[in-house]
Amino acid sequence: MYPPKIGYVIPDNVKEALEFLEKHDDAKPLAGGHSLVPMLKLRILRPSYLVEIRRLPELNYVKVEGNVVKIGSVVTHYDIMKANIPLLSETASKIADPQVRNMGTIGGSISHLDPSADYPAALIAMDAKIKISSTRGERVENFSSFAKDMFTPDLNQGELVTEIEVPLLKGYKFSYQKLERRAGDFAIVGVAVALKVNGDIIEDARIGLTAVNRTAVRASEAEKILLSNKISEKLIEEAATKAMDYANPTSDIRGSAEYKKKMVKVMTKRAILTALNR
Ligand SMILES: Cc1cc2nc3c(=O)[nH]c(=O)nc-3n(C[C@H](O)[C@H](O)[C@H](O)COP(=O)(O)OP(=O)(O)OC[C@H]3O[C@@H](n4cnc5c(N)ncnc54)[C@H](O)[C@@H]3O)c2cc1C
Repeated sequence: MYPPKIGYVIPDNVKEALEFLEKHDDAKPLAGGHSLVPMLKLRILRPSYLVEIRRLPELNYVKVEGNVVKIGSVVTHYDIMKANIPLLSETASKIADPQVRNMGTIGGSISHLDPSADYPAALIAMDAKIKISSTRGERVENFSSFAKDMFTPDLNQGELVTEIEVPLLKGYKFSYQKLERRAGDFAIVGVAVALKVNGDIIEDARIGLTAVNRTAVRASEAEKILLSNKISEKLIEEAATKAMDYANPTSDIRGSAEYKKKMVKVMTKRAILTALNR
């Protein structure tokens, strides 16, 4: 099906984009279009205007400031993959295929908030901060509160995600493990892990899960099992088993709920071992 007729606006800068979005409550920002265009074609959404933000240079940057990395919201999955950002670059490399990675943006992905998207596992594990701008100013939210529910970001009409900030987590070991049916598919289970290790003791552990709940979750009790403990096969097995408690998947074309839950254990174990071996 073709999308309905829509007005197309190309603002010169973020200020112009925000002013247009504020004035027109039936306008939607267009980034890479890889989630929005299919929804238009299916007529799930029928905005009167699309406001193209993808080519705004103000939103296209990756910069390190002190202990954090700041990422403009229209940075593509491909550019994130190339930017050597802890955990996020590896995650971006596992999103879909080269076509999607060349067009899709991190801001578009988290504003769409598909429950099976890849970034949320890493963003929740890293306690990412999301900067949201409107004509009224800026606010910053933790990713965990920004991701209110599936397909439901904490965004009002007239607001744009403008920046994603993640800590560098110097000295940590990282891994993102994704289980997919075929290369390029959305995740059946995605597990992001960041570990700080001193000798054979785990000093900090962060585990984020995606695709197994309405939104990404931190497997905090699994993290606690690892904390201040000596690395052993038994310890990793225990933590991975605990991570299953945070999975509440639904059965679908990608597998039964029972299978997905079991795979959380397998993928968590794999993510921890991969990180430790790096
Ligand atoms: C074939 C295919 C396979 C895919 N596989 C995967 C996969 O394996 N893993 C994965 O994670 N994703 C996957 N995706 C989704 C892909 O990552 C999309 O790029 C992403 O979900 C949306 O980003 P976008 O830049 O294309 O956003 P758009 O489609 O342009 O926008 C999506 C939504 O967000 C809004 N929006 C966009 N930018 C902003 C902003 N800065 N502020 C506020 N609102 C904004 C739009 O109005 C729209 O509602 C796949 C997509 C396709 C088509």
